[in-house]
Amino acid sequence: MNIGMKVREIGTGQIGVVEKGNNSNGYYVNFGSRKNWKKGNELEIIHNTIASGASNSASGAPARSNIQPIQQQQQQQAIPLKQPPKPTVQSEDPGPRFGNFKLPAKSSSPKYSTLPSRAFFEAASASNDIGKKPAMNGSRPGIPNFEPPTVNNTQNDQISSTQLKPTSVQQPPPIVPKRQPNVQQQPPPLQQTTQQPQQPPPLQQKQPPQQPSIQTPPPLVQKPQPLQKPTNINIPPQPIQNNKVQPSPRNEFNETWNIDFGELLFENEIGSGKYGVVSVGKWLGTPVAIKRLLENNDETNGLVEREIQILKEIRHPQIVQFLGVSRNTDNEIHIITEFMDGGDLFDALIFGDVPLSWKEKLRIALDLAQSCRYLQARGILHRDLKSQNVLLNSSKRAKLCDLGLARVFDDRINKRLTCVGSDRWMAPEISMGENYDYKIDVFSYGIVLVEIITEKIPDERYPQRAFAFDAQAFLKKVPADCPQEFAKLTVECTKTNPKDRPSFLKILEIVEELYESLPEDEE
Ligand SMILES: Nc1ncnc2c1ncn2[C@@H]1O[C@H](COP(=O)(O)OP(=O)(O)OP(=O)(O)O)[C@@H](O)[C@H]1O
Repeated sequence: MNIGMKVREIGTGQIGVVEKGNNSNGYYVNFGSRKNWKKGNELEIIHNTIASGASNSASGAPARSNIQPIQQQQQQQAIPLKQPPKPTVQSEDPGPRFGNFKLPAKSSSPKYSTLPSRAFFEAASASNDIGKKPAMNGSRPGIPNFEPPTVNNTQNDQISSTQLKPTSVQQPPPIVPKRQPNVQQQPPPLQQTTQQPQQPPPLQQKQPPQQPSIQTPPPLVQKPQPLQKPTNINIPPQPIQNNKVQPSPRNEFNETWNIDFGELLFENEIGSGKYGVVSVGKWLGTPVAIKRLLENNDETNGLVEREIQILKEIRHPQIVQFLGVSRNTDNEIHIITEFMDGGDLFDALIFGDVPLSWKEKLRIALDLAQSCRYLQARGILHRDLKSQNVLLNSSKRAKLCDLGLARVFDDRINKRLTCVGSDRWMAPEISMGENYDYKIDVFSYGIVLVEIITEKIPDERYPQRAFAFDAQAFLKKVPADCPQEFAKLTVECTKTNPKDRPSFLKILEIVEELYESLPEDEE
């Protein structure tokens, strides 16, 4: 990389400036000390340049002289209000927006920070209860019409730092399937209806140890299943030794959702997140995405099992279809889902070769609103809505993914880090340790709209401002040709008070009308 080459800044992160530029070899991306890599893309990474201030990039590129050491940046973050606003650098790059990506050596680093920043936790812990996990051992919200508990959030967007202490917390709504089983209506247990002595006992619902006080979704066996056959023909005969049935790893998950590892063919790794590494592969010849979980222990087994109870309930054209679970001989858990061949929205917006048109952007916003509306109707909170969790197909249609998996693991993170989701997309009420409901997903949806409109990584928000979204700063970045209503909706969705945010039903109406009002793109 030559010094003095043309560089375009595309956003700022907790750890530094995100930029892209090009030299004679093509384009590169700098995510500070983080890596970005994608299947099929040739992405050259320059990492740690910010931290070291020296030439330590993968390509031997010298660090840019104006890159600040990370320590200095962190100090600046502690007093963000005194920082001059970063100038928005308009694109000077008329050519392809991103060229030759090169898949770097294997890495399990996520491409972008998804955990709350250190600044947040320092501020949170310094402020008594701020950031404290809300009590979660209460009753569930009414399921048919998902009415979350009252949100005790009286803050407005101008809240001062002296108002940071959260109000008393009611229980947050857990993610639950829409229908509550009526235990009294349950059919009798399997062994009571069968007289076959060699029938193995019914699968035991594995309880994860030390579950947080969030109520878990009802186990499968509690669901009303009046039409179920008295015998479970899916359960293969188990070898009996010493008068005990030997447990098979396959039986830890519902049999229907198990996929024989031998039926899977792995091709390339295409990405990684906090919890696993994703590969594209084939299941019996059909392209699928296979996520190998990084952890495999009793706790994760129980959490995955529980999660599957939710995933298998979900059927929506705009939600990536969960296909099943598999284990290899090392007992590693693999989650198999439908494969989306267009990559994720984050990459399409930040590194896409061809800019998305407003019509395409609104179609994506509409797809996402539809999936969110569905989840809301089912009483399910996604809690980790962000552009990385929106996958595209080759026709630029979007599907929501990572549904619930993050929630399962975030239950564990809850105990440790006191909040869930990804900080830049996270609703203020979660950051503040307050009660929350599905409007947290509306907020995160709004931040995805920010990404769609500005094609930049959303700004970090700060405890000094009660994690409020800076609408004025956003509006300055809105391109002139953006439909006005689209930007307005974004501001509405990102209001600090959840009650001021529209419902997904309303959002759906607005986005649909906007989408319909735009002319079709020319070929
Ligand atoms: N079904 C899929 N089809 C195509 N690509 C996928 C699929 N699932 C995941 N990916 C790719 O793999 C990447 C990593 O996915 P993963 O779910 O592990 O992490 P993440 O959502 O980016 O972050 P995190 O899970 O840490 O919040 C995604 O960003 C996406 O590019």
